[in-house]
Amino acid sequence: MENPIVRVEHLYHRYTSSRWAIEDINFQIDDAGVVGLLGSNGAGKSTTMNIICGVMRQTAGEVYIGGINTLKEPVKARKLIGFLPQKPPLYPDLTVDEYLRFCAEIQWMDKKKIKSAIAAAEERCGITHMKDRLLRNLSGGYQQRVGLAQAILHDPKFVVLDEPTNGLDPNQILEVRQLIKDIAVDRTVMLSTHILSEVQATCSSIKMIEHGRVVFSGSTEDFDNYIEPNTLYLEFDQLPEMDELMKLPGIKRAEALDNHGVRLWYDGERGTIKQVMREAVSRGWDMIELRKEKSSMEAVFAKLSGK
Ligand SMILES: Nc1ncnc2c1ncn2[C@@H]1O[C@H](COP(=O)(O)OP(=O)(O)OP(=O)(O)O)[C@@H](O)[C@H]1O
Repeated sequence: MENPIVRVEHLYHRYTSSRWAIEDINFQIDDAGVVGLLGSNGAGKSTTMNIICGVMRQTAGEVYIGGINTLKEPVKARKLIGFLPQKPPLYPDLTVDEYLRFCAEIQWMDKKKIKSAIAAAEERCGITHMKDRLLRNLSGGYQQRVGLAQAILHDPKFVVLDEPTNGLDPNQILEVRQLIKDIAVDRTVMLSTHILSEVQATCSSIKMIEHGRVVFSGSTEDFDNYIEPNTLYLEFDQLPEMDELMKLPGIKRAEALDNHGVRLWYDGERGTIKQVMREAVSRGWDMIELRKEKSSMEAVFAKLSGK
């Protein structure tokens, strides 16, 4: 069987204090696409990413990139990884071209391939027309594009982006998100964020870390469905009396949303939903819709992070 793109085994890290910053992190990624590393501030996202990318050495545990152990064969492993750290080291007095050439050289790229690799990365990131500009004269959005270009310069199979839209304005955020999705068509991108809308807009799967431990690993859809919803949405041609709805067994609260729609808080039992339908028929209510509402991502995040 082919090696997974990333395998993290029993990863621990402790800075100077006795507290673990991350504790027994385990996961594996096999597919292309965008994986979101989600967690509150201080949860351990940057620590995990820095170790995976070989920027920091773990206290214990192993990381394998394409089957290569990052401690035993760091140079070989690094060639498979592209990394955009939270604060990318951009040199303001270099042009885009000069900077990317510098990055190619420190990534041990084959000298003969550098020129075409820079042109390809610039094209992919939409910065070809900026190639002779000094980095200091670029907007935040374009600087981030340059950061992404250096991360994909050597055509790595795995790209790690630490809070890639941090500090950008709303338009730049949309552009950078689209670029990340484009990049992830033929490789795996892992991005860290504590912004839920970012995950929803960009990621196909999620790993959530809280207090240094993985508390969720699954698809974005599984994350959405993690909490069994406790509200129903009902629509009527003509609303029944709220009192009547409130008195139904298993219903805890009722709220009219407009002239036709009602939200009911229920006890989570399937029997309660069936009973609501039976009552609607027997009492002659003109119900035209009944559905379970999804829990919000915020609710799932709050539950998983214990907040
Ligand atoms: N250089 C450091 N020295 C000591 N403790 C650190 C250091 N860097 C991080 N920590 C601690 O390690 C824990 C995990 O931090 P980390 O930066 O990995 O979290 P994060 O999820 O990336 O947070 P953020 O979203 O704020 O960047 C936190 O308790 C943090 O205070």
